Parts: sequence; C-alpha cells; structure tokens
Amino acid sequence: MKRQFHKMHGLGNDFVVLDGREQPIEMTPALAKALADRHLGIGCDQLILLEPSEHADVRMRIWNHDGGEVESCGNASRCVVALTGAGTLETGGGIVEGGKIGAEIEVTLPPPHFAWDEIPLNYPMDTARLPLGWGPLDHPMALSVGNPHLVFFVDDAAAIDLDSLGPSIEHDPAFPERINVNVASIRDGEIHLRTWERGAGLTLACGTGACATAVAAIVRKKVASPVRVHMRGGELTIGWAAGEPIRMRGSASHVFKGEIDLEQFV
Ligand SMILES: N[C@@H](CCC[C@H](N)C(=O)O)C(=O)O
Repeated sequence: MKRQFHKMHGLGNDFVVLDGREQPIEMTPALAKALADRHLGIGCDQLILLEPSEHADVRMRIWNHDGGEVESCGNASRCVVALTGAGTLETGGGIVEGGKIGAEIEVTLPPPHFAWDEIPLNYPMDTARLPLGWGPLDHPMALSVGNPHLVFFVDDAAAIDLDSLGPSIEHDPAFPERINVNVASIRDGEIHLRTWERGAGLTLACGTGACATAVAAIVRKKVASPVRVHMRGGELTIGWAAGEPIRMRGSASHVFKGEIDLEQFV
C-alpha cells in the first residue's frame, strides 16, 4: 500500500517524515536505513515517524541514516511543529514544546543533563571537562540535551578534520551509546559550529548540537544567552539559563510531498 511522505529540512539537515497516526506504520531499523539511503531509497539524514501520543499532541520517533533509533532531533522537532501545528511532541528525550514565531519555529527542549551516567559515559568522569583527547581535540564538555553530545571549543572549527576524527570519537569505548561530536569556535560573541552526528556523519546543521554547544559555551562563560549559532546550512538562536529548558528558534522547510510503497523496501 502506498504511503504519503513529506521531505523536509531544517537548515539543510534533511528528513523523510511519515505519518502513522491514523494508519500505523511498522518501522524497523532495516526499513529506516533503506528509506534514508540516498541512492536506493528516498534519502535523508533522519527518518521521522509520527504516532499518536497519550502525553503530547504527537509522538515523534527518529531513526538515524544508519537505521539506529535515537531519542531527539532538534531540527526535525521544528519541522514536525511546522507540518502538524502540534504544540507538544513526545520524544525519547522528553516532551518538546513548540510554536510559530513570525516566519520561524521555536521549540523548547527539556533541561540538559550533566551527570556522567545520564549522558551516558562508560565510567565516572568530570563531564564539564572530560580528561580525554583525540588528536587536536581535547577536554570537551559532555552533556545530554535528550541525546548525547560532546562539545570541543577550538580556534577554528573549519580547520578540524571531522571526517576522520568524527568516526573514532563517535565509536570510542568511553561512550556506550556512541555520541554526537561538536567542534565550535567563538567569534564576536557568536558560535560557529560543525557537527559529526552519531549515525549520520557530517550534516549541514544539527539542532541538538547547536543546543548542546550553546549550553556548554554559556556554562564556560564564553557567550551570553541568547546566542546565535552559525552552521554550514544556516543559523539558529539558542537561549538557556541554568536549571531551565533550552529554547531553539529557526527555520523549518517543506520541500515536497510524495508517495511511496513501503512494501518494496521489506
Ligand atoms: N540532526 C539532529 C540530531 C539527530 C540525532 C543524532 N544524530 C543522534 O544520534 O543523537 C538534530 O537536529 O538535532
């Protein structure tokens, strides 16, 4: 049976969104990976499935490009709010609130976690400044904004060879659920960010990466809130104060609507 899908993106971080609220869809890692494949499927960084929720307007489930199901996706949260008009989303990373502000979408993620076992790390460490390093990258902050992130501050994020460092950091045994890797530079009070995403590689933008990096930069007193975060695909504005949820504002774009026979992929 053919199913409708929406191709969307947030700053070039692209998604295939399927709606299983009325007619359920049985998603598997293999099906998600096949649909996300840019040669053999529709192609996307993350596959998003909408389901009914008892706790929010919509349940949003997320699979990475490699077929692994994960907890949170900041850019997709804005896209789902824009697509459905939902005010609340149930995600594996908690309830996300969202709404339209002018031409942009603002979503609010639950407060970040800094405890080593909540990120999670494999053993206790000072998460504010991990005693670890990989080549030119060292002493990152580790935190969870619903999903796990490392944030490295460097002089020039563009000069870091993330294509080779990203995979080894993502798969380091210190991180039992693997990890998203952010490298950031601060210029004129604003953040310039590149993210190696767990399960998706180098993307044009990462919403939760921008949130994690803004939180880390505010904790280390490198910037004030709200802060502008520049990525290759565009900009986000992130606001946060200790103990509070994280506010992220930016665009959400609908590219096209299509139909696909899911049976052909199983
Ligand atoms: N692109 C996303 C994050 C998607 C999930 C991430 N790769 C993970 O594995 O946690 C975003 O915009 O936040």
